[in-house]
Amino acid sequence: MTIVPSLRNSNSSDQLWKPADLLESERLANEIQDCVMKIVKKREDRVVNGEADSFGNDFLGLLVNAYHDLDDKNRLSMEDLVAECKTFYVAGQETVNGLLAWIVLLLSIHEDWQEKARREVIEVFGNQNPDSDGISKLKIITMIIYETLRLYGPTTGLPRRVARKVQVGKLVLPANINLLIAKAALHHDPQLWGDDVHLFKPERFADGIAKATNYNAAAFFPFGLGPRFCVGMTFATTETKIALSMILQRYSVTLSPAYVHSPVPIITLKPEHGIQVIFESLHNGA
Ligand code: HEM
Repeated sequence: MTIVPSLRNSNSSDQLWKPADLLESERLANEIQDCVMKIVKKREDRVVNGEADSFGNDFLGLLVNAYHDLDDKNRLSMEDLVAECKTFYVAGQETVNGLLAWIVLLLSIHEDWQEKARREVIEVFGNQNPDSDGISKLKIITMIIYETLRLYGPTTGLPRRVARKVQVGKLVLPANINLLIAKAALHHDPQLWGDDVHLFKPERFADGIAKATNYNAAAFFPFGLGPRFCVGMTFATTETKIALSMILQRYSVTLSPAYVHSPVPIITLKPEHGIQVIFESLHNGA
């Protein structure tokens, strides 16, 4: 069995000409790489030591399997394995984390929706942990997730490259230019959403996305459009529903006076000063 190789490519002479922030970013990149490789090695060791008979069939297991593929045409390099892990971690963690934070903020302000959501969660799950049957019944929670994705979607723009000259309506786009489709602008366009566009109104989505957007696919696409559409969409919404249900079962949330509203797009849409809310346990002694 191949033991995970080192991908590091450091050279002490780098320190003579590289600026400090570049050296620091390289150090961090190496640390992330080492961290992923340690996790991979742990998986490999379990098989080598006879504690497991396969690398597993979760996402990491599939990648480690591909890394050990006997056919070198199908084999994944360690560099690609690490890159896949980084992509899924960043694409999956930052986005869902941000979405949950914005939902908690909005529910702390709109206590009527918080109450409706909690009622639904208790009706569906009682005080039990969420299960997959119940997850598909969460209508109010789904509406809240969509409306939060519209107002504070984690990704604000969609980068695209124009491969060949194309006409879009009156606009002629030449080949080989880079475009940023301003998703947030469309999600906040009063012509598409009405004059109350800036208000949190989950009821817009009461009859689903198609009705809310008047059957216009370009009015709402928090997970992108086309063949590069987000592969993690179902996972992300399920994860959000589970986490939110568990929070609502246990806590009521109110906005802290310390909160200062300042969403800033730093890769994903982030609250510049954090989100200060007050959680109060719904169960005595919990
Ligand atoms: C609220 C959560 C999320 C949002 C809003 C979101 C949004 C997006 C968007 C807008 C894209 C680009 C799509 C395009 O170019 O058309 C994308 C791509 C991607 N997302 Fe997500 N995402 C979320 C969660 C996740 C999760 C949980 C995962 C993985 C577990 C994930 C994995 C990916 C990957 C791998 C891509 C690249 C797909 C490709 O280029 O083929 N995302 N996501």
